[in-house]
Amino acid sequence: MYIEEVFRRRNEVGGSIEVICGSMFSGKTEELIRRVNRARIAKVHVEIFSPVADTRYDKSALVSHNLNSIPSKAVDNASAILPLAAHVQVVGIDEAQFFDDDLPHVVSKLANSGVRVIVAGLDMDFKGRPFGSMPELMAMAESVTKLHAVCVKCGSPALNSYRLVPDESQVLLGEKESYEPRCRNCFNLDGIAG
Ligand SMILES: Nc1ncnc2c1ncn2[C@@H]1O[C@H](COP(=O)(O)OP(=O)(O)O)[C@@H](O)[C@H]1O
Ligand SMILES: Cc1cn([C@H]2C[C@H](O)[C@@H](COP(=O)(O)O)O2)c(=O)[nH]c1=O
Ligand SMILES: [Zn+2]
Repeated sequence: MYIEEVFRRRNEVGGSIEVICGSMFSGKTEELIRRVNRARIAKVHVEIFSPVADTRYDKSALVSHNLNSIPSKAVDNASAILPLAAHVQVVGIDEAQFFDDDLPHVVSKLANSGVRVIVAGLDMDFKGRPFGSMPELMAMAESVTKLHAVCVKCGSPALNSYRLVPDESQVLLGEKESYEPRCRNCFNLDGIAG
């Protein structure tokens, strides 16, 4: 059966878009893994995708900062998700901020054809600017969950990812050596505020 036909038939069931956003270390990947695991327990066919550009741990698994993991597929671009999701009921997407501009179209096509799509990603970059397609995805979603890390400076809820290294490019992969989660006050104290 052609993919278009699969999507047309699946449309009889309601799909949806859930977005999980927040700073680095806020628990986005853990929450995505938790939701996907529940779907698996319910014997639902699930696939998880991440951008091949995010080579932090493993190309065949999502791995959270506390080393929870779940199998996933790394794809070159957003449109590569569609053929791989033809017979899937739940699609998980991690690091959504790194995908190309086609991601909102791909996500809405999946949801309109009956798929439950769970998207996790950074809502803001290291300067506090909206990141990639995340604002559009949040606008389209049935549900948006914003998570917070713990500010490393004061212990308050952290919404920002503070960059510790002198690099101005928007995309710079890294972890604790390069970023720390900070609350609004502690983020602004170091002169980031506009
Ligand atoms: N400052 C912090 N605040 C909250 N969690 C932290 C912090 N530093 C490390 N962690 C760890 O990060 C985990 C969340 O990891 P993960 O789900 O990969 O986050 P995200 O995908 O949002 O970057 C937490 O459960 C905790 O073990
Ligand atoms: C803030 C910020 C982050 N990144 C990179 C750093 C990490 O490799 C990922 C985020 O991973 P997480 O699962 O949310 O912890 O994004 C970046 O490239 N640019 C930024 O501004
Ligand atoms: Zn703080």
